[in-house]
Amino acid sequence: MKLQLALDDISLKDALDLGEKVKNYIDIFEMGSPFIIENGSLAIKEFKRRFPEKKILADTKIVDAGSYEAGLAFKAGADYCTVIGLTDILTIKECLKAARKYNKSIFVDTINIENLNKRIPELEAAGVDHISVHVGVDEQAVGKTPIDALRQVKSLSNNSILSVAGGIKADTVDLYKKSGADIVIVGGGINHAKNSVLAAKKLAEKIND
Ligand SMILES: O=C([C@H](O)CO)[C@H](O)[C@H](O)COP(=O)(O)O
Repeated sequence: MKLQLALDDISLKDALDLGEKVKNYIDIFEMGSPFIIENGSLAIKEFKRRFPEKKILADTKIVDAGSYEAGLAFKAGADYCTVIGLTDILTIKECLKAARKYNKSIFVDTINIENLNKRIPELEAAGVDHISVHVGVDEQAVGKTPIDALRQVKSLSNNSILSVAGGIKADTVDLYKKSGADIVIVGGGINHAKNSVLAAKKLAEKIND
Protein backbone atom coordinates (compact mmCIF):
# COMPACT_ATOMS: atom_id res chain seq x y z
CA MET A 1 0.00 0.00 0.00
CA LYS A 2 1.20 3.53 -0.81
CA LEU A 3 0.92 6.73 1.24
CA GLN A 4 -0.47 9.92 -0.31
CA LEU A 5 -0.08 13.17 1.62
CA ALA A 6 -2.97 15.58 0.94
CA LEU A 7 -1.82 19.20 1.23
CA ASP A 8 -4.98 21.23 1.76
CA ASP A 9 -4.89 24.08 4.27
CA ILE A 10 -1.20 24.97 4.20
CA SER A 11 0.79 27.66 2.40
CA LEU A 12 2.91 26.70 -0.61
CA LYS A 13 6.09 27.55 1.27
CA ASP A 14 5.16 25.49 4.33
CA ALA A 15 4.04 22.62 2.08
CA LEU A 16 7.39 22.56 0.26
CA ASP A 17 9.23 22.64 3.62
CA LEU A 18 7.03 19.83 4.97
CA GLY A 19 7.52 17.87 1.74
CA GLU A 20 11.29 18.00 2.21
CA LYS A 21 10.99 16.69 5.79
CA VAL A 22 8.57 13.82 5.05
CA LYS A 23 9.56 12.85 1.50
CA ASN A 24 11.11 9.55 2.60
CA TYR A 25 7.71 8.41 3.93
CA ILE A 26 5.48 9.67 1.12
CA ASP A 27 4.82 8.10 -2.30
CA ILE A 28 2.38 10.67 -3.72
CA PHE A 29 2.08 14.37 -2.95
CA GLU A 30 -1.50 15.57 -3.38
CA MET A 31 -2.08 19.18 -4.33
CA GLY A 32 -5.39 19.48 -2.43
CA SER A 33 -8.43 21.31 -3.82
CA PRO A 34 -8.11 24.33 -1.46
CA PHE A 35 -4.35 24.40 -2.10
CA ILE A 36 -4.98 24.58 -5.87
CA ILE A 37 -7.62 27.31 -5.36
CA GLU A 38 -5.01 29.31 -3.49
CA ASN A 39 -1.93 28.59 -5.59
CA GLY A 40 -3.19 27.42 -8.99
CA SER A 41 -1.00 25.35 -11.31
CA LEU A 42 2.09 26.92 -9.75
CA ALA A 43 1.75 24.47 -6.85
CA ILE A 44 1.83 21.48 -9.22
CA LYS A 45 4.81 22.90 -11.14
CA GLU A 46 6.79 23.70 -7.99
CA PHE A 47 6.21 20.28 -6.43
CA LYS A 48 7.20 18.47 -9.63
CA ARG A 49 10.34 20.62 -9.88
CA ARG A 50 11.34 20.07 -6.24
CA PHE A 51 10.35 16.37 -6.05
CA PRO A 52 10.77 14.95 -9.57
CA GLU A 53 11.03 11.40 -8.20
CA LYS A 54 7.58 11.60 -6.53
CA LYS A 55 4.14 11.20 -8.06
CA ILE A 56 2.02 14.35 -7.96
CA LEU A 57 -1.78 14.24 -7.77
CA ALA A 58 -3.84 17.35 -8.49
CA ASP A 59 -7.15 17.11 -6.61
CA THR A 60 -8.97 19.08 -9.29
CA LYS A 61 -12.39 17.48 -8.54
CA ILE A 62 -13.44 18.15 -12.16
CA VAL A 63 -17.19 18.24 -12.91
CA ASP A 64 -17.21 19.66 -16.46
CA ALA A 65 -14.89 20.46 -19.38
CA GLY A 66 -13.08 17.19 -18.59
CA SER A 67 -10.49 17.06 -21.34
CA TYR A 68 -9.52 20.74 -21.03
CA GLU A 69 -9.29 20.84 -17.23
CA ALA A 70 -7.47 17.51 -16.90
CA GLY A 71 -5.12 18.67 -19.67
CA LEU A 72 -4.25 21.78 -17.63
CA ALA A 73 -3.28 19.62 -14.65
CA PHE A 74 -1.23 17.19 -16.75
CA LYS A 75 0.54 19.99 -18.65
CA ALA A 76 1.53 21.53 -15.29
CA GLY A 77 3.21 18.24 -14.31
CA ALA A 78 0.56 16.23 -12.45
CA ASP A 79 0.75 12.45 -12.79
CA TYR A 80 -2.87 12.12 -11.67
CA CYS A 81 -5.87 14.39 -11.36
CA THR A 82 -9.35 13.79 -10.00
CA VAL A 83 -12.86 13.95 -11.45
CA ILE A 84 -16.09 13.76 -9.47
CA GLY A 85 -17.73 10.35 -10.00
CA LEU A 86 -21.32 11.60 -9.91
CA THR A 87 -20.83 14.03 -12.79
CA ASP A 88 -21.89 13.25 -16.34
CA ILE A 89 -20.26 10.15 -17.85
CA LEU A 90 -19.30 12.32 -20.86
CA THR A 91 -17.07 14.42 -18.61
CA ILE A 92 -15.48 11.29 -17.13
CA LYS A 93 -14.77 10.01 -20.66
CA GLU A 94 -13.24 13.38 -21.64
CA CYS A 95 -10.93 13.19 -18.62
CA LEU A 96 -9.90 9.68 -19.63
CA LYS A 97 -9.19 10.98 -23.15
CA ALA A 98 -6.80 13.59 -21.70
CA ALA A 99 -5.15 10.95 -19.51
CA ARG A 100 -4.48 8.78 -22.58
CA LYS A 101 -3.13 11.79 -24.50
CA TYR A 102 -0.62 12.69 -21.77
CA ASN A 103 0.00 9.08 -20.67
CA LYS A 104 -1.25 9.87 -17.14
CA SER A 105 -4.17 8.62 -15.00
CA ILE A 106 -7.47 9.90 -13.66
CA PHE A 107 -8.82 9.05 -10.21
CA VAL A 108 -12.62 9.12 -9.97
CA ASP A 109 -13.74 10.48 -6.58
CA THR A 110 -16.76 8.67 -5.08
CA ILE A 111 -17.77 11.59 -2.80
CA ASN A 112 -21.58 11.60 -2.31
CA ILE A 113 -22.35 8.84 -4.84
CA GLU A 114 -25.55 7.38 -3.38
CA ASN A 115 -25.76 4.19 -5.41
CA LEU A 116 -22.26 2.72 -5.66
CA ASN A 117 -23.72 -0.62 -6.82
CA LYS A 118 -24.95 1.08 -9.98
CA ARG A 119 -22.24 3.70 -10.48
CA ILE A 120 -19.02 1.67 -10.06
CA PRO A 121 -19.87 -0.75 -12.94
CA GLU A 122 -20.89 2.22 -15.13
CA LEU A 123 -17.59 3.96 -14.42
CA GLU A 124 -15.49 0.86 -15.10
CA ALA A 125 -17.46 0.18 -18.30
CA ALA A 126 -16.46 3.69 -19.42
CA GLY A 127 -12.79 2.79 -18.90
CA VAL A 128 -12.16 4.00 -15.35
CA ASP A 129 -9.39 2.06 -13.62
CA HIS A 130 -8.45 4.35 -10.69
CA ILE A 131 -11.09 5.06 -8.01
CA SER A 132 -10.72 7.25 -4.93
CA VAL A 133 -13.15 6.28 -2.16
CA HIS A 134 -13.77 9.51 -0.29
CA VAL A 135 -15.75 10.91 2.61
CA GLY A 136 -15.24 14.68 2.67
CA VAL A 137 -14.37 16.91 5.59
CA ASP A 138 -17.93 18.19 6.06
CA GLU A 139 -19.30 14.64 6.36
CA GLN A 140 -16.41 13.65 8.61
CA ALA A 141 -17.58 16.42 10.95
CA VAL A 142 -20.82 14.48 11.51
CA GLY A 143 -19.02 11.20 12.14
CA LYS A 144 -18.82 9.54 8.70
CA THR A 145 -15.79 7.46 7.67
CA PRO A 146 -14.96 5.86 4.31
CA ILE A 147 -14.60 2.28 5.58
CA ASP A 148 -18.02 0.95 4.49
CA ALA A 149 -17.73 2.56 1.06
CA LEU A 150 -14.21 1.14 0.64
CA ARG A 151 -15.43 -2.41 1.39
CA GLN A 152 -18.36 -1.93 -1.00
CA VAL A 153 -16.20 -0.54 -3.82
CA LYS A 154 -13.62 -3.29 -3.27
CA SER A 155 -16.31 -5.93 -3.77
CA LEU A 156 -17.80 -4.17 -6.83
CA SER A 157 -14.63 -3.18 -8.66
CA ASN A 158 -13.14 -5.49 -11.25
CA ASN A 159 -9.58 -4.33 -11.31
CA SER A 160 -9.34 -0.63 -10.43
CA ILE A 161 -6.56 0.78 -8.29
CA LEU A 162 -8.30 2.01 -5.11
CA SER A 163 -7.30 4.93 -2.94
CA VAL A 164 -9.19 5.94 0.20
CA ALA A 165 -9.52 9.26 2.02
CA GLY A 166 -11.50 10.74 4.85
CA GLY A 167 -9.99 11.50 8.22
CA ILE A 168 -7.53 8.58 8.25
CA LYS A 169 -4.79 8.65 10.89
CA ALA A 170 -1.98 6.37 12.11
CA ASP A 171 -4.33 4.69 14.61
CA THR A 172 -6.95 3.81 11.95
CA VAL A 173 -4.76 3.07 8.91
CA ASP A 174 -4.60 -0.70 9.62
CA LEU A 175 -8.33 -1.04 8.97
CA TYR A 176 -7.98 0.50 5.51
CA LYS A 177 -4.94 -1.62 4.75
CA LYS A 178 -6.85 -4.81 5.68
CA SER A 179 -9.83 -3.71 3.58
CA GLY A 180 -7.84 -3.69 0.37
CA ALA A 181 -6.88 -0.08 -0.35
CA ASP A 182 -3.90 0.32 -2.68
CA ILE A 183 -3.26 3.90 -1.58
CA VAL A 184 -4.18 5.58 1.70
CA ILE A 185 -4.62 9.36 1.58
CA VAL A 186 -3.90 11.36 4.72
CA GLY A 187 -4.38 15.11 5.08
CA GLY A 188 -5.23 16.35 8.57
CA GLY A 189 -3.68 13.22 10.14
CA ILE A 190 -0.27 14.55 9.10
CA ASN A 191 -0.80 18.31 8.61
CA HIS A 192 -2.68 18.84 11.87
CA ALA A 193 -0.65 16.40 13.98
CA LYS A 194 1.43 17.85 16.83
CA ASN A 195 4.47 16.46 15.06
CA SER A 196 3.80 16.06 11.31
CA VAL A 197 7.08 14.28 10.57
CA LEU A 198 6.48 11.72 13.33
CA ALA A 199 2.90 11.17 12.12
CA ALA A 200 4.12 10.54 8.55
CA LYS A 201 6.81 8.18 9.84
CA LYS A 202 4.29 6.20 11.94
CA LEU A 203 1.91 5.92 8.98
CA ALA A 204 4.70 4.73 6.68
CA GLU A 205 5.82 2.14 9.26
CA LYS A 206 2.30 0.76 9.62
CA ILE A 207 1.82 0.68 5.86
CA ASN A 208 5.07 -1.17 5.27
CA ASP A 209 4.69 -3.50 8.26
O1 LIG B 1 -10.04 15.79 -0.62
C1 LIG B 1 -10.02 16.27 0.48
C2 LIG B 1 -11.07 17.20 0.94
O2 LIG B 1 -12.16 17.15 0.04
C3 LIG B 1 -10.60 18.66 1.01
O3 LIG B 1 -10.18 19.09 -0.24
C4 LIG B 1 -8.91 15.91 1.43
O4 LIG B 1 -7.69 16.11 0.82
C5 LIG B 1 -9.04 14.45 1.87
O5 LIG B 1 -10.27 14.29 2.54
C6 LIG B 1 -7.89 14.01 2.78
O6 LIG B 1 -7.82 14.84 3.91
P1 LIG B 1 -8.22 14.31 5.39
O7 LIG B 1 -9.64 13.84 5.30
O8 LIG B 1 -7.99 15.49 6.28
O9 LIG B 1 -7.27 13.17 5.69
